[in-house]
Amino acid sequence: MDDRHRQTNAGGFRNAIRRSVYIFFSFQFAFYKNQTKSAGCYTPQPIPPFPSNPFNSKTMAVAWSEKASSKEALSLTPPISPPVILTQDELKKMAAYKAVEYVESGMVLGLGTGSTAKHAVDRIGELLRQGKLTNIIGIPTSKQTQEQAISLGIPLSDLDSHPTVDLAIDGADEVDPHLNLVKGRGGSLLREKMVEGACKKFVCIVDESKLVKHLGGSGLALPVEVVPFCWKFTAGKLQNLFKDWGCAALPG
Ligand SMILES: O=C(CO)[C@H](O)[C@H](O)COP(=O)(O)O
Repeated sequence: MDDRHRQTNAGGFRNAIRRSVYIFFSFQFAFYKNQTKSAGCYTPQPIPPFPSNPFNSKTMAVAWSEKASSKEALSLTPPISPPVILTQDELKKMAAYKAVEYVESGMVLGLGTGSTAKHAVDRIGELLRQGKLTNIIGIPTSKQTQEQAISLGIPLSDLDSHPTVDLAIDGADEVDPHLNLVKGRGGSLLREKMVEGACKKFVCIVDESKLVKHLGGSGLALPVEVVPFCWKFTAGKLQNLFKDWGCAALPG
C-alpha cells in the first residue's frame, strides 16, 4: 500500500519516540549566528554533558549541542575570514553528516525521508563507495529514499528480514523543549513509525526552524495517519477530537 494516503498521528508517533528515541539535536542556526558574529576568533569549547534524559529507556540518550559549543559538536573547522554564509540546506547537510558519524560498518540502518535525511543517505552512500563503511544494510522509510539508496548502491532490506534496526537517521517537523517530535509531514509516517520504532538508536536531525514551544506550535497542519478501512469513521473521530475544547473541524 502507498504511504501517501495515510497521514500521520503525531501523538502516536510521539509515544513511539518516547519509547525508542536516540536524538541528535543540532542547533544549526545557532551555529550560523555565532559564526557570523565571531568570525576569525573561534575558540573550541568542550561539548557539554548530555542533559538528563527526558525519556525512560536504556536505549536512549540525547546528544545535546548547546549554542556556545555547537561548532565543536558539529566538528567544524574554525571559520576563515571573511565568514562564509551558509544556506539552510548547507546547515542541514552539516548536521546530517554529523549524524552519519554514528554509523558503523555492519549496521542495519533506518534511512529517513526528507530534505535533511537525504543528505545523510547521500553521505552513507559516499562512505560505502570510499570503502570507509562496509556491510551496511539500509531499510528505507519511503519509496523516494528507496530510490535514492538504490542509486547510491546502498544494499537494502526490510523489517521482515531485519526486525532489529541498529540505528535510524531522520529529520522531523517540530521539536518541543522536551524533545517530543512531530514527524510525517513529508508523508512517510507509517514507514517511519515502523522503522524508527524498531531501532535501537534514533538520531533525529533538525534545524532551528523546527523548534517549537509546544507541539503544533509551528501553526502548520499536524500530520494524521488514516488507513483506508472505514476512513469516514476515523474522519468523524478526528472531527470530534477537540470538540470539548471548543474547536470546530473545518469541512475538508
Ligand atoms: O517526517 C518526515 C517525512 O515524513 C521528515 O523527516 C520531515 O518532514 C522533515 O523533513 P525535512 O528534513 O525536509 O524538513
